[in-house]
Amino acid sequence: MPSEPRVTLQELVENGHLDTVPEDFLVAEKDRVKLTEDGAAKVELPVIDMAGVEHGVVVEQIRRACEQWGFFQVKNHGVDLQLMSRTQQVFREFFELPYEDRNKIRAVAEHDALPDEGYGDRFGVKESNSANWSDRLRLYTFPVSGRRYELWPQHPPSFRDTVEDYCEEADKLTSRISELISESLGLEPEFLNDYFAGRSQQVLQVNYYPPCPQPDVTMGLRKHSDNNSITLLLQDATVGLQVKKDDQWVTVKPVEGWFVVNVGDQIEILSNGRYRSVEHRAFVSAKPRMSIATFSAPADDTVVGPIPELLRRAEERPRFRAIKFSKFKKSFYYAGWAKAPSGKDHLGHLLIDQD
Ligand SMILES: O=C(O)CCC(=O)C(=O)O
Ligand SMILES: [Fe+2]
Repeated sequence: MPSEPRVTLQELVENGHLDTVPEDFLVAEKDRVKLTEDGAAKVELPVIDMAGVEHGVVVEQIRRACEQWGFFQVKNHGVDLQLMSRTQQVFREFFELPYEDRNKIRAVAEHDALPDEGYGDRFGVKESNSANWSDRLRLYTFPVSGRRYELWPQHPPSFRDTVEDYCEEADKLTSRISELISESLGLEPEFLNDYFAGRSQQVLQVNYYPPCPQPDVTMGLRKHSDNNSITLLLQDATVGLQVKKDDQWVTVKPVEGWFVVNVGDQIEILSNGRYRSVEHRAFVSAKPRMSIATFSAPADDTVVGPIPELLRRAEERPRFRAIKFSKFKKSFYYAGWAKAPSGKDHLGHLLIDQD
């Protein structure tokens, strides 16, 4: 029998009258956020205008952003702005529901696996390990046949239609971005979409960061790279996202109506390390924050390795061993994330000695 889950962090914050951050949530001194006096050194990531008239220029901008940042923002991306704000609204309403209602779709451990879908706070992290200052709602949204609607909130009533539309649009945009990334690597536009054989999965993850009494001793989401291929992130107006650039943490300035895009570990492997999945993290503040991620990933049985055509052209040897995505995920969660989400050790296991 699975044990009764603990209350989520939001519940603890709303009913616990916390003046300090409980021990579970403390992070080591070296991993704490150091904000400058004005709150944060905010930078603008490279901005890609998806409606840019010069296709070649857009492709070149994508190449530069992927090589130099692993992250960029997109504007004029074709996703309806009202749909984006309606989506933010239905998730806000979900997190405003009474705890009993949220808890109806609580993520529970099934068999010997860690909780992976539904509402909860320690996905992929064993109970005994230190926690992030956040709760989340996580749903498998593509393929449609994999949707577990019993884990989708019933309230607000418009939740399902809104989220289905949003996921569809996010998937289309991801597909367009995959085409641009393919081209930026000198491949046919359809290359990456074909590699994933039209069977990509999409996981929707809404991160809710409750207000924090001591933001400088904890972390909303510890540093990590994303284990999938391409992530779209829709954040609200509160700062929190930090990206590692030239060994420094830089804070991303949120811009309404834009998406943040980043390449994950699968693109790093496929491109033989030319595009890197960059570490990022989220800090918290006295204000609540919400971010909505859609992770696009290969189907579980897809074997991902450096693309032979790229190796041939660059006369390179493969830097990574090919691996089935399901196996990669397991090592991501069990070898790295579950112990203490940190950096990119999970990718290091696949490196091939170059001498
Ligand atoms: O909340 C954020 O800005 C970051 C979210 C994130 O990195 C993730 O969900 O993987
Ligand atoms: Fe992430």
